Amino acid sequence: MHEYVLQTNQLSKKFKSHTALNKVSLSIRKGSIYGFIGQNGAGKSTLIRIVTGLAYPTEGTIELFGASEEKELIQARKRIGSIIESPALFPHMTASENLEANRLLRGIPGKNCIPRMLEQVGLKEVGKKKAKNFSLGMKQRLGLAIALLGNPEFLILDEPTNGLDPIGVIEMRELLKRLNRELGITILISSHILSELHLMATHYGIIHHGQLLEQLTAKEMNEKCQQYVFIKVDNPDKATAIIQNELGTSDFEVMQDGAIKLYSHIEQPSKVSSALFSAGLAVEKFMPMGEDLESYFTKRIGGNSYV
Ligand SMILES: Nc1ncnc2c1ncn2[C@@H]1O[C@H](COP(=O)(O)OP(=O)(O)OP(=O)(O)O)[C@@H](O)[C@H]1O
Repeated sequence: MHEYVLQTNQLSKKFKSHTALNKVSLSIRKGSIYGFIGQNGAGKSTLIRIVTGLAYPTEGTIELFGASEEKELIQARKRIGSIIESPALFPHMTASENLEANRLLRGIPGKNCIPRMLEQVGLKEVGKKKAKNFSLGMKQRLGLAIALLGNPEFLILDEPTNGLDPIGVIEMRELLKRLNRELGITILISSHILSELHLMATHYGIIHHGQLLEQLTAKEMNEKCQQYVFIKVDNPDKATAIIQNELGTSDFEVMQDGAIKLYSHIEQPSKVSSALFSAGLAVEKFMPMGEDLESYFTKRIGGNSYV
């Protein structure tokens, strides 16, 4: 049994002079939910298209369920279900008809799987409603049901929450978590918004300008989201002098508006506040905070904005 569902080895893709993927080596462990995060144009779709056989790499190899030869890869890809870009639906057909049409097109045996697929994605009740009248969230869930035809062991979803409202994002998250938990399906899900992957991903891969910057577990990600004390005072220069001289630390950052993020003394905030009060500073704000995932991502890719 292979520990990894997918491993890419030094995978590169060039479009003329443009390098969309640059020596990407990522590993997706069996049973994980791998959040593949990167800005628009970072190379997520390119990697997904190579894995699903829609594009060829310029260099490097992939290993899918242990298979790496082209012939074996064709077989291995049958164990994948995917949504790439928006799901292709027949608008004038109902959810069941859409599923049946896709089942026939893909030559998957057994019509009786359709009600189970609809139930799995919470569309059992929509009955005769045509797909064109579905909300975006329902369309995405129907796309997911189509991807689940043939009982895949590995689901690959390219930005499945794109355009969904916050409720739709939560519904999709819960659904994917359930598929992972109950059916043991390994999931690769890409997004340009890290918070959409948070509370779902067990592992993360951060891609930027075609390069995989980092792979980390959810636990490591949480640890990296640094804790700090947020301080706003009337005289930031005086405050930083006190922090350095009296608290003996330079582990802080001064923001443009003069607010201070103190990364030490997290466990002793009262020591900090009394030093500031004793120096006669007017403290406007003083609170322990944790860096959120989004700002970690922004910092990691070395920018100010992640969109
Ligand atoms: N067929 C192509 N021809 C030329 N350039 C391409 C092609 N496909 C992708 N690219 C370029 O490769 C880079 C990576 O694109 P890709 O679609 O993989 O990014 P992405 O991370 O999926 O972003 P998005 O979320 O916008 O789809 C981009 O600069 C894109 O313009």
